[in-house]
Amino acid sequence: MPEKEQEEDRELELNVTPSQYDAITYPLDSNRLLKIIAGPGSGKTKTLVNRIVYLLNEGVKPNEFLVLSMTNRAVLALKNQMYELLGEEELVSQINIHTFHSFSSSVVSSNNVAKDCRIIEDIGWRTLINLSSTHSSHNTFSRLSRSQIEEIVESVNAGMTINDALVKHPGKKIDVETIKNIMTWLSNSNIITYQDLLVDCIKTVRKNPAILNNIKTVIVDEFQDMYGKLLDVVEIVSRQKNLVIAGDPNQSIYGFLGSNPNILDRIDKAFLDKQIDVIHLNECFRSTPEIMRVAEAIIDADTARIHVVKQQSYLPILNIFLTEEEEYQFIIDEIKKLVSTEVIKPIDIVILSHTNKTLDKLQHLLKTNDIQSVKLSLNQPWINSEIFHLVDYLNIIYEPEKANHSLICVLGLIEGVGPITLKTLMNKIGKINENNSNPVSIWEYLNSEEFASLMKTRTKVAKKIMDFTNEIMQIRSPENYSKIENNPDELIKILLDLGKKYGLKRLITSKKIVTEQDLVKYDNYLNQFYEYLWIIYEKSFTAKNVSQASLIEFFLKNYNDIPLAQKENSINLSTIHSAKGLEFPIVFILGADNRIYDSHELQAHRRKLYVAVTRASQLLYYGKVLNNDSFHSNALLSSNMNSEFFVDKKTLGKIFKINNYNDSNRGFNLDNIFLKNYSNNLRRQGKNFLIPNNKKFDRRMYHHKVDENKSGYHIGRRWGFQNNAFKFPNGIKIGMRFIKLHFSR
Ligand SMILES: Nc1ncnc2c1ncn2[C@@H]1O[C@H](COP(=O)(O)OP(=O)(O)OP(=O)(O)O)[C@@H](O)[C@H]1O
Repeated sequence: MPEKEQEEDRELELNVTPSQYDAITYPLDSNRLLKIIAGPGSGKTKTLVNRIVYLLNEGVKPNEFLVLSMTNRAVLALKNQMYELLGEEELVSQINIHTFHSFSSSVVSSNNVAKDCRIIEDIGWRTLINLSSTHSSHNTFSRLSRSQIEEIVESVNAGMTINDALVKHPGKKIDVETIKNIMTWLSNSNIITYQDLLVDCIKTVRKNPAILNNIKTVIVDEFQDMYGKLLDVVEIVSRQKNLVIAGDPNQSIYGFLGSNPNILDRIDKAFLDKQIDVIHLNECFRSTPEIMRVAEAIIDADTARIHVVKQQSYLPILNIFLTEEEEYQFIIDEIKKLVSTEVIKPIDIVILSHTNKTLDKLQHLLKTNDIQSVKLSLNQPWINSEIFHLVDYLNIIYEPEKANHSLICVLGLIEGVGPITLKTLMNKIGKINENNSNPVSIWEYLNSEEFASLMKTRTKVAKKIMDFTNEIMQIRSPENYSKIENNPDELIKILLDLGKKYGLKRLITSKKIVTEQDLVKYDNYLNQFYEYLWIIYEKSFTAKNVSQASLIEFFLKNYNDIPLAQKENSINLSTIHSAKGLEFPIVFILGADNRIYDSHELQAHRRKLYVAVTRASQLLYYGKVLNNDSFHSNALLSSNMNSEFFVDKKTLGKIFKINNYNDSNRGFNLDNIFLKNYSNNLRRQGKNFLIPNNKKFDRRMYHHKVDENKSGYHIGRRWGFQNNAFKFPNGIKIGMRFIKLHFSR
């Protein structure tokens, strides 16, 4: 067969387009860089996955790949698609597919045993900021925000003097001493910031490039979101290695972190030593032509036209509402209508919003209407809540001597232990450690004679702290530890018990106002935490490649790495940022965004809307909410519409079916033809991590089943997917029940 025909044959076999084929088979030379510039839904992820599979077939070994992506979700999507193609879990697990975060952690920790690279979490910052206010000699100083302190710390770590770093925040009365204390505190606690982790990773590879000797090719997904340091990481790890990057400048939405759609120019400058080739993927396999017309109107007409593969369907709907409540009610009614068709499943639907706050409001309302929902976020949502203190307890149980930061965070929850006690503690330990090459940990100090005598006068507080340390010691006794270390049920019982006795309960329930909505939120967080313990348990004990790590150890290493799974019977809620890279048959975009954007912000705003719109494969609802002042709002609305879309009003009417606030019929008319096409077009697997129900997978499907009558939990399949009903074991009441029942007894 002539060569050309053979190639065509392989394209057909792989079911890819000619440009996808070129990208998949791009030469592996170490001096070459391929930029895949891919429109939304053009199969960028599919192409990268197929390239890996192709190269594996060509003899490249699994550990010779380094695949980097921005988010856990993207990493999981790549792994899932690879698993679909290869059907070999063990093989997939040998390929280095990482977020920048997890890659940097592994580089730094495997090359610097002294450094335990735990990244400071939201809740840790909050503790630190509370403490920092008591360090300050100024009584009236206005607090710096988390991101401001983070920025100062990072600037100082990067070599700036504290004074220079503070100049940027003239309104804030924060002194050099306080920043020094925070920095000492961070370093004594072995806690670093994300930026510092990246810097450490760059330094480690620069010093010892041999650690990446086995890597032949580096693949980077979603390059448009790379900002400053991330590009530096890519540059250093891909020296003298084949590099393939894929992304879409129009989908650059992390401007606030420093990413920028002109990243392509920066990439060209960063890799002058490589031969650079570009492949454009311009076919869209995801959205209908009508949805793509809206997308193109948002992003500007002169971007490369995308060829849409799908058949014509419905015009997206632009609904104008008077109030947010009215929009919520419409969405609830419409969801009920969609789901009642039985062809459309709740999991097919996503509601996208600009802010988390609107989603929380809506989620509460959905619940009162008996509609189940899952809020998709980049990380497990409990990580940024008070529930994260359960991880602090776990850290202390696991290795109290290394858990300085966690200890301070949870000691501060105990009644009577205020910032002054903690500050005294930190200062005392700081003094002891001043010239000590073998520093004393907080745990050691808490168990020392000196601490006992220090606390003599403060008997009540001392007793509470000592009760806590004694309890931890008991939990750590070999007999007790062996009962919990590999048992999610026992573990959660212990953690909740600690929370109840030592302040977490008080923290959650004694807020000035605890609304029903708050309780639902904590209910969800706790459920997710527990569910996650089980998922990790499944992975740590079933995945063959995992060493003998205990559940506790494995959980502490991995709690950041698996995003929340979607569920068959729940509709999805997400901020636009978190929905990046996902696709859904039906998308609602919430309209409550009456901000006026300046011209620079407007471009970023448009890119964000472009990402939102292009998540939809079949139906798109675009909302706009007027506020009470209707004269003003009408003006605002039209200025908003004009700035969001370049088109004039007449063209707007051509790309949308526009419903005014007083129109009664605002939804889609779901006739039989539509429903038939809908079913034919459905692609629920792949990106959204649903494992298709086919024979290849049955073999691998794994269900953990405990006696249903007793406890009734099932755990779903690997790679973070979970679909089955989920209940807590007997004896544990969780969530609202957790707060009202477990905590109140
Ligand atoms: N050659 C092809 N033939 C048929 N379907 C394809 C082809 N390539 C990709 N697809 C499908 O198109 C959809 C989008 O693909 P993919 O998720 O890889 O796109 P993407 O470029 O990563 O999207 P985004 O940038 O918006 O995240 C998927 O459902 C995928 O299976």
